[in-house]
Amino acid sequence: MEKESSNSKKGILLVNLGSPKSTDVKDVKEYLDEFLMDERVIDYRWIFRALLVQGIILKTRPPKSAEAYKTVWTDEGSPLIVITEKIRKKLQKLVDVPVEIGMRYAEPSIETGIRSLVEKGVSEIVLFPLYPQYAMSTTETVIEKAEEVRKQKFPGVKINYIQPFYNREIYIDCLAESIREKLPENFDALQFSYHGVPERHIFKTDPTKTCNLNDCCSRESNPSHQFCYRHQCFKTTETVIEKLNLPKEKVIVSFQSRLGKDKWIEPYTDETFETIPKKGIKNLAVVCPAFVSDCLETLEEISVEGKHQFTEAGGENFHYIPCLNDEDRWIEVVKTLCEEKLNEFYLV
Ligand SMILES: C=CC1=C(C)c2cc3[nH]c(cc4nc(cc5[nH]c(cc1n2)c(C)c5CCC(=O)O)C(CCC(=O)O)=C4C)c(C)c3C=C
Ligand SMILES: [Fe+2]
Ligand SMILES: [Fe+2]
Repeated sequence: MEKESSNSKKGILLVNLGSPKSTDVKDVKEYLDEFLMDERVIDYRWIFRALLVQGIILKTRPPKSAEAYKTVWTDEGSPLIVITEKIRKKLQKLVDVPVEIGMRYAEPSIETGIRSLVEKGVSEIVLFPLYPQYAMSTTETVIEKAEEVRKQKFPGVKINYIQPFYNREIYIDCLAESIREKLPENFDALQFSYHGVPERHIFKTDPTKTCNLNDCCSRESNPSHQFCYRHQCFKTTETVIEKLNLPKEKVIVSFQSRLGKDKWIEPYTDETFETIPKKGIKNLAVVCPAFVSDCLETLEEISVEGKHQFTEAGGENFHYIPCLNDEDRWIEVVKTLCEEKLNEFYLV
């Protein structure tokens, strides 16, 4: 058994969220349809999800989203995909197994990524969901999709999944160093803006039913932490600011990009940008550690829209700190996390 496993060819699949094919309204609509019809993103019963997504959201949102995408699109394509591909290329230079990328939505899909690996003779895949914190709408849906594809199309392939890494020291060191280098000399506060999720998602994925979205998420230990996105965001912040030696009073945590009328975890980033200048915070630095690569939600919603909201409310200097993207220190972390999982195949 051991011999058979170690003789099999291994490969790595880096998985990110995905972007529309182009900024054409029809491509943005197709992408949003696939994304928002995912039952782990909008978790209503199919009929209600379809009524909301196809009956309401897709009737109004695609042209607005397409305009937003146009402001960040590059000659090479969507920043999220271009950056994920850059990560792949750099990682490929450091490891001796094939590396491919796959997106949860649109192309290149997870199926395309697995197929490319299989065509190179790979039968044991380390799949890396590029999300530091666990969420039903990210890590969980990636694993579900990959398992569905594997069972239906590639039953002979084994997949080993990299777990959320918000609490791994190598990642925290890397993030802290990256932030340290990019922090402006003078700032009144550093804001950690994480992508939000509906509160209901956190209750739903808590197998212990012990998280009540209060102080429990900030406790050192609570049975719910393994699946609590809010806790994992707090923990990321706490450990990074410890490394940076920043006092808690200079730090703000908030959650961005809410959609629809449900209650999402708070405080909301956009509301914070509008209120903090009145509290004397005029020079703000912002980092978005739920994203490892810059994308629409950081380049447009934070760097452009957020800056506008903050300055309109009386803020003076708004400094966006880019994601880890393809920084060499981050590629080293990706390599280490992948190698740990590659090695597990030898232990089977
Ligand atoms: C931590 C990562 C993410 C979580 C959690 C997440 C949850 C989530 N998102 C939506 C709705 C939208 N998100 C959109 C864009 C988007 N979301 C993430 C990451 C997470 N989403 C990324 C990286 C991006 C950018 C993609 C890109 O191409 O750059 C969008 C589309 C853009 C728009 O129309 O504004 C929507 C819609 C929900 C509902 C949700 C949790 C339930
Ligand atoms: Fe999102
Ligand atoms: Fe919690």
